[in-house]
Amino acid sequence: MDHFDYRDGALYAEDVPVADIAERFSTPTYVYSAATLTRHYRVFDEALSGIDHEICFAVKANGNIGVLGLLADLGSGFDIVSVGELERVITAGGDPARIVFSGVGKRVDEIERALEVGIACFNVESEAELARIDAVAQRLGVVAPISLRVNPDVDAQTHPYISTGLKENKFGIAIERAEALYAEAAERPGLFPIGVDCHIGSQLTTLAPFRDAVARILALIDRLAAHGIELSHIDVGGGLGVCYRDETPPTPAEYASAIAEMLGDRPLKLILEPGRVLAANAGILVTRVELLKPGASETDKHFAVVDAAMNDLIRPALYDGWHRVVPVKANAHGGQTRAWDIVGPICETGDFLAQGRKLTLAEDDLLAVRTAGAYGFTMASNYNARPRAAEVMVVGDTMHEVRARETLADLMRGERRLPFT
Ligand SMILES: Cc1ncc(COP(=O)(O)O)c(C=O)c1O
Ligand SMILES: N[C@@H](CCCC[NH3+])C(=O)O
Repeated sequence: MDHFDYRDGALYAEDVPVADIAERFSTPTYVYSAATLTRHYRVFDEALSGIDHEICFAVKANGNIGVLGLLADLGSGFDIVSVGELERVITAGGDPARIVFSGVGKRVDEIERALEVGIACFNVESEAELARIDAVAQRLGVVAPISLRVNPDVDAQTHPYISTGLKENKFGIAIERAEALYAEAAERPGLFPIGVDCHIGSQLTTLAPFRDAVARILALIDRLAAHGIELSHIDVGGGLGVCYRDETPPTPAEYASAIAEMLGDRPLKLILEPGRVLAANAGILVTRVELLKPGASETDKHFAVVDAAMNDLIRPALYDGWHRVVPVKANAHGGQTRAWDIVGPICETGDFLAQGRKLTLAEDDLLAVRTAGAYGFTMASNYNARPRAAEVMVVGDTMHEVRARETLADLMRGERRLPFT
């Protein structure tokens, strides 16, 4: 359930008409619902209420400081992959002691900063990184808490670009190498192995791959314990899918109980790194129809050119992502009913938000692209010298600008022309 609903034919975000948001902040604009984010976080948290757990929201899904602040207030931890995400969480009021740091290429300065603020755990993705974190920690005179991100070699059955748990993927440490590396880590004075981590992919719509991965990781934990290496947490990553079109992913409660059941009575804290399932349906991208290019005959392509583009939302172009596109006010200006391709102004054939959608459209109509709260704004770029969209958070009947639209001056900041004659 989310908080974007129609009242008398007009789309609302909580108690605010989406058309009012477009009028005040122009378009394209991302709109988030505080109530939906809150609800999603609580449902997840309550599903795990019986077990010692920490929800570490994956900042890559939505790094807006307003969004992070709301989640921090709800008690969320965070999964970060860069010092940029770390600073965002700190600025938003997140607790460094509830941050886990993932990613295959952590730089020395990123490790230093994470140690300085005292994060909960580094999820180490390679042998070389183990040595690097040990060296930095020793130099700073501290001990770094670590997990190995183990690659359990399971097929997440998702889009190949967002599958991460196969041997052929760049992520994590092969599970067969893990025992030797834990033994090595335990010997290194700058490291304290406290957990094990995995993340097999994103937008998973069945429980089977999670079960496979967790079973393999638990077997590893038991083998390590037999060799005197006692870990205190298991981090199962993120990856739970959402419904964009007609998918029927497990509910957070089904997912949580499946994992809790597998843990049994082991004295392990459960860490999760959900991103999409918390944020995707808490956001929409609002865009305006610039002009229509209907085909000459019914069977031709019909294009509705809107003011949002692949630089604002790249999922359709990059992963064949399917997003529902709905009118903000049905038949606002009458218009033409066709199977429209909703395309942006960018000079790329892949610049579409949706294809073949039966809608009645006229110039100036507002449209909402649904399920855009995760991997929407965070993947936006300035391609074609387009300023990135504004972001607005609705709380009840109030709209708050949580990020102003970029200006053309923002886009040119720091660049200069050389004095060639
Ligand atoms: C290490 C890690 N953790 C968590 C996530 C969040 O995944 P999702 O948004 O699918 O929950 C990702 C992205 O897939 C990731 O790479
Ligand atoms: N960006 C992806 C998910 C990536 C997950 C990152 N590990 C998407 O939009 O579906």
